[in-house]
Amino acid sequence: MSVKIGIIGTGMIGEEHARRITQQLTGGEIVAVTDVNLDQARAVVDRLGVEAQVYEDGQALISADNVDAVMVTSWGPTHEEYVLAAINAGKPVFCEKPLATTAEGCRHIIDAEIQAGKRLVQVGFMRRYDSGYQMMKAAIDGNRLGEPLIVHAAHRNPEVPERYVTPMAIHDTLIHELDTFRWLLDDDYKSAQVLFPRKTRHAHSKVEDPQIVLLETVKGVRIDVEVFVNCKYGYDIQCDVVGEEGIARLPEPQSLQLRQAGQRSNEILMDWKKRFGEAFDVELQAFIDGVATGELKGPSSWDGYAAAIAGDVCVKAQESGAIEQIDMPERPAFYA
Ligand SMILES: NC(=O)C1=CN([C@@H]2O[C@H](COP(=O)(O)OP(=O)(O)OC[C@H]3O[C@@H](n4cnc5c(N)ncnc54)[C@H](O)[C@@H]3O)[C@@H](O)[C@H]2O)C=CC1
Ligand SMILES: O=C1[C@@H](O)[C@H](O)[C@@H](O)[C@H](O)[C@H]1O
Repeated sequence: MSVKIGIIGTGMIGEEHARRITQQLTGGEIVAVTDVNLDQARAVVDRLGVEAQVYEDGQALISADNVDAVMVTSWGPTHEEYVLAAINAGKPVFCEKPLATTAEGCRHIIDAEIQAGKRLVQVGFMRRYDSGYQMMKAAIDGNRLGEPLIVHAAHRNPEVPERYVTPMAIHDTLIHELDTFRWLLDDDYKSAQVLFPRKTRHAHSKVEDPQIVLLETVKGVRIDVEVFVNCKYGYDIQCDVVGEEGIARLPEPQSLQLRQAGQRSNEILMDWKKRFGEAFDVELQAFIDGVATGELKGPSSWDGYAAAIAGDVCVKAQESGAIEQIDMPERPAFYA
């Protein structure tokens, strides 16, 4: 029997995820959708050719009898309300990043999930399912580098819209690295600082771009991340972990090398959809399988909360220019 899924938010990633579940993955079907723009929700149902009911709003979709599990792919500030409603209805929920836009919002979700007594939330940190990052993790865990000492990373987007403002470099973009490095290094953060180099002329007035985020972990690993969201040339994710006895470099996405007209070249991808396409497949299949077996295993609410705590401090560091301390509360046994 397939897992009957309702999607809240049928924008760019909501439609992508719905298409995946319908055309590529197994064990799940889209039976319900909603969006503040109901015409868009209807158009997505038509484009996918699914028999899904269009609900008036997210709350109606969550409480519908035909919905076994919920996917929240609406705008970040709406996530907390819908995830809480799904938990209260006892339904498993996949929530795109961020889990909530503040650490306080994530804490409400943690409290509700613990109260429910069962893991019901998977957060959309898809990099954990990327084969390149998984190879890096296996090398680190297998002690092939010795102890990790330094991480150099870059998160580059070709461009961002006018609504993208300076703190979004943290909450919307760096949030992926904030989760990835905790997982990769099995560590937590101790401090953060944000530096602003010379601003690119391609950034609009409300976003400082690029930014350099410097993090220190509890074990003493130093991390530098360049966040550059109007880099123009491509969607480019870089990561080197420097250990005592070696370095692990995130593999480049596979691409054909062309020798032509006196040039040797490789394509650089332009968006996250292609760069992490396979990771999204594995991530959502894991959610469907987790719902079917009653055991969700992916990134938890605690991971969403931990990334949000570090994110809030990074935003403070953007404003102060100082090195700001990150205090991570003790992880409850529930999330061990
Ligand atoms: N994991 C990843 O790499 C990515 C994650 N995302 C995340 O996915 C979420 C959605 O992003 P996009 O699809 O790019 O945005 P989008 O703007 O294309 O789509 C969001 C949709 O949510 C709808 N919506 C807004 N408020 C709503 C509400 N209260 N109830 C129902 N629908 C509502 C909007 O009308 C819109 O159709 C964001 O949280 C974003 O951070 C987005 C892109 C990549
Ligand atoms: O999640 C994503 C977007 O929302 C965000 O805006 C981009 O900066 C990220 O690269 C992408 O993965």
